[in-house]
Amino acid sequence: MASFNLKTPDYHLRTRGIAEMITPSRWDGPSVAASVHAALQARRKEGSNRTASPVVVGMIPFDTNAPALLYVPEEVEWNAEPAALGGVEAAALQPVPLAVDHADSPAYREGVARLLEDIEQGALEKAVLARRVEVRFDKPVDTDRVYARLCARNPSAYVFQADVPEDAAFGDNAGAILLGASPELVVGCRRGRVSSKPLAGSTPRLADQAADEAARHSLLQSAKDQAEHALVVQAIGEVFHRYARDVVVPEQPDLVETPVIWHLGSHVSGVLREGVCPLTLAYALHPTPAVSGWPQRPAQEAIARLEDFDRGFYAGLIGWMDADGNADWALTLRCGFIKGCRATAYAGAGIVAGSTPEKEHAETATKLKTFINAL
Ligand SMILES: C=C(O[C@@H]1C=C(C(=O)O)C=C[C@H]1O)C(=O)O
Repeated sequence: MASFNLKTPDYHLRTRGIAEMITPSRWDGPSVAASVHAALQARRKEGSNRTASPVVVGMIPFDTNAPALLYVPEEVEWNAEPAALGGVEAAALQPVPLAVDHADSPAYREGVARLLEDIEQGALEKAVLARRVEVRFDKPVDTDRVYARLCARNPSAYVFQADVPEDAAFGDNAGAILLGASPELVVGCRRGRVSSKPLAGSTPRLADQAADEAARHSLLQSAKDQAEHALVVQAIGEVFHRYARDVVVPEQPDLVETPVIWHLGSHVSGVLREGVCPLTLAYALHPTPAVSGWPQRPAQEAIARLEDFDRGFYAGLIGWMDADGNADWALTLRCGFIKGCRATAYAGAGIVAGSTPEKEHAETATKLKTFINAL
C-alpha cells in the first residue's frame, strides 16, 4: 500500500493507499490544478459527514512536462504535535555499506568549469549543476529507520518519505522510496495567504564554533552569494506579482541554518488573487532559479547537457493541497531514492561568476550528508 509521510515543525501528515490518481489531460499548471480541484470537490461531496478536508498528496518532477504523481489517499492522518519516532539509533541488524560510487566526481568539477566558461561568455548568469552518489548495501535498507533519523536530526526541515509506484512513467524512480529533509518551501498557503522561502547562496557549517560563526558572517557579506540570491528572489517576486496581491519581497535575505549548511533565504509573501489555486502558483514558480538557474532556458539546456542523469523527482516538489485551498509544496532536496539494497543521493549547487569547481563540489558533498548520514 503506497505510503506518503511529511513531517514539518508544525505537523506530521501520514497517508496510506491510493483512492484516486490525478490524471490531467496535460501536465501543466492549469490542467493539474483543475484536475486536483475536481477530485477534491467530488470527495468533499461524498464525505460531507467527515470533519477533515479531503487532501491530494504527491510529487511533481523537476521537469514539469513529465508526469507528476498526485493522488487522493485512502487514509489520512494529521498530527499537530508530531510524536517522536522510535528506534532511531538501534544499531542491530543495520545494513552495511559495501560500496560508495562517485563520492568524488571529477566530471562534476569539469561540468562546473564548462559552465563558468558559458557564464563568462554571457550565455547565462546561473545554472544549478547537480550530481549523484550511489551507496550499495549488503541487505535492504530499512527506510522507516532512515525516515526516523532524518526527522530526529532535522527538526526544522520538511522531512519526507514517499513511495513511487512501479510504473514506467516514473523512469528510474519507479518502485523506489524517496526520502529526504528539505529546508526549502516553494509554496505554502493558508486561507489564501501564500508564502515562499527561496534559498540560494550557501556555505558549509564548520565544527569549530568560532569558525562556523565566521563562515556565517562571510556568507552574509559575500557579494557573489548576495547576487546569486537576489536573482532568485527577483524571479520569484515577479511570479508572485502575477498571481497574488499585497506581495512583500524582502530587500535583504536572512540566514537559514540546517545542521550541515548555512543558506541565504528570503520570505516572500502575498495574498492569492481570486480563483487562483496554490498549485497553479507552484507550477508557475517551479523550477525556480534556486534549482535550475537564470535565464531559465539556457540554464535548463546547460543542465540537460552537463548532467548525465534524469533528475526525476529530485529537485521537484513534494507536498499536499486540501479542498479549502491550503497547501505546502517543498523542494525535494537533501534527498535520495532507496530501492532494496541501493540508495542514490542527489545534490546540486548554483554556479555563478565567482564560483570555483572545488568549492561547488565541496558544497554538494556537504548537502549530500543530510541523506547519506541518515542511511
Ligand atoms: C540544489 C540544491 O540546493 C539548492 C541550491 C542552493 C545554492 O546553490 O546555494 C541552496 C539551496 C537550494 O535551493 C540541493 O540541495 O541539491
